[in-house]
Amino acid sequence: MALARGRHAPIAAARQTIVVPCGAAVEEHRYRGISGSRADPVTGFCVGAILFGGCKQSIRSGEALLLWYASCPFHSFFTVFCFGYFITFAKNMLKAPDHQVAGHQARAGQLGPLVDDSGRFFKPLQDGGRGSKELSFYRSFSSDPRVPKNIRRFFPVFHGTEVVEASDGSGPRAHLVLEDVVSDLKHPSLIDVKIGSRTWYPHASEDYIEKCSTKDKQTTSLLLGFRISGLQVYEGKDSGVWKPSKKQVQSFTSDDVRLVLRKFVSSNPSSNSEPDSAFASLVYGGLNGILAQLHELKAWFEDQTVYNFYSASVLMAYEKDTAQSGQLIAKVKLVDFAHVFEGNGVIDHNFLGGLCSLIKFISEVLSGSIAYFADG
Ligand SMILES: Nc1ncnc2c1ncn2[C@@H]1O[C@H](COP(=O)(O)OP(=O)(O)OP(=O)(O)O)[C@@H](O)[C@H]1O
Ligand SMILES: O=P(O)(O)O[C@@H]1[C@H](O)[C@H](O)[C@@H](OP(=O)(O)O)[C@H](OP(=O)(O)O)[C@H]1O
Repeated sequence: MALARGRHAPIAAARQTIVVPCGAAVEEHRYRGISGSRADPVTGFCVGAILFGGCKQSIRSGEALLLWYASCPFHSFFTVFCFGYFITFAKNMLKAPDHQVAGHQARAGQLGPLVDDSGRFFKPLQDGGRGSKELSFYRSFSSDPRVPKNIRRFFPVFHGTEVVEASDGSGPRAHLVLEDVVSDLKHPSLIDVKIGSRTWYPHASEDYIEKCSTKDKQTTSLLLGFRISGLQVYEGKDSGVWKPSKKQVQSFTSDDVRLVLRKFVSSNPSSNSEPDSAFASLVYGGLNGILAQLHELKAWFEDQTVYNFYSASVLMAYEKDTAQSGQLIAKVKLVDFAHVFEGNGVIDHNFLGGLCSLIKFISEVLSGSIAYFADG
């Protein structure tokens, strides 16, 4: 099965089809070279050889050569070509994301997502069938006419798959190529909220259900219908980012969740004093704010019976630096679709319930902040 022929086929120059293991499935994916560059290796070799030759010459002939080089229009063209080539090369280098708040991470030799500089997020196809399920979801969702246009913007754009070097050093591995939803934000404040009071899916193994339901009980999932999986809040140039550890996040109680949703929109998140909710109305409120977007999603979930989303997350992000202009960018995206199932005509009550609960909590932060500012 040719997996890289999605609707949004990438613009790769060098294409090669190889067969690599991706979890349980063995399928064909487009290959990106070890360096992570999309550039053609033959062109790379030629450019390298010419540059090498040029260097040797210049050592011998010094300034005279430089003069000769600069005076020829072909050489100017060639210099611009090389410059463009290396810019493209740099843009295609893959690295661990600067702004990831939950999930598996490409750190310390582990398997995790990578990003490039052109706004793409490479998520490795995970083992145990998770990767192939997530890929099936993206492929089906991308071309499903039952999904309304306005709802598509809540999902990362899917650009197909590519085989790149895995971050854990295990060699070439198929990755989903997704839109990097925070690449347009310079200093993103970001929160990942796993939706649903139950994170296990129908027909899962007993061990899996046990593992998930223990976590659901130990966190706020069962009680509130959602749990915070991770977050970071940009505080400012000097103080940087406030990012509670995974251990702290896992121990959040309902009261902590209330507090953290306020800290998320405050200018003093790391302080022990009351969060000031300074950005609450800009981020949560307004026509394009997070609450309005969550309501739009909710309206779809009240209706749609196409998919059931287990263990998926709502990612909420905003850019504090844009607050002064009054044009604050705040966005809501859904991510993590390793456990999405066909809805078969049934409303996704588990997801819908969690979403309603999250909306209620955020509405309270917003009305609290309005009351706070009105009082004084
Ligand atoms: N398309 C994207 N663009 C930018 N960042 C993303 C994107 N998708 C995910 N992330 C970041 O990666 C984190 C983890 O994402 P995701 O839940 O998909 O990974 P995972 O490894 O499957 O997680 P888990 O361990 O919970 O199964 C998110 O919290 C977010 O910070
Ligand atoms: O749903 P899957 O595919 O089984 O993936 C697991 C799921 O996302 C859990 O929520 C997560 O635990 P946390 O929410 O506690 O991060 C766990 O991380 P783990 O491997 O670190 O336990 C993941 O493996």
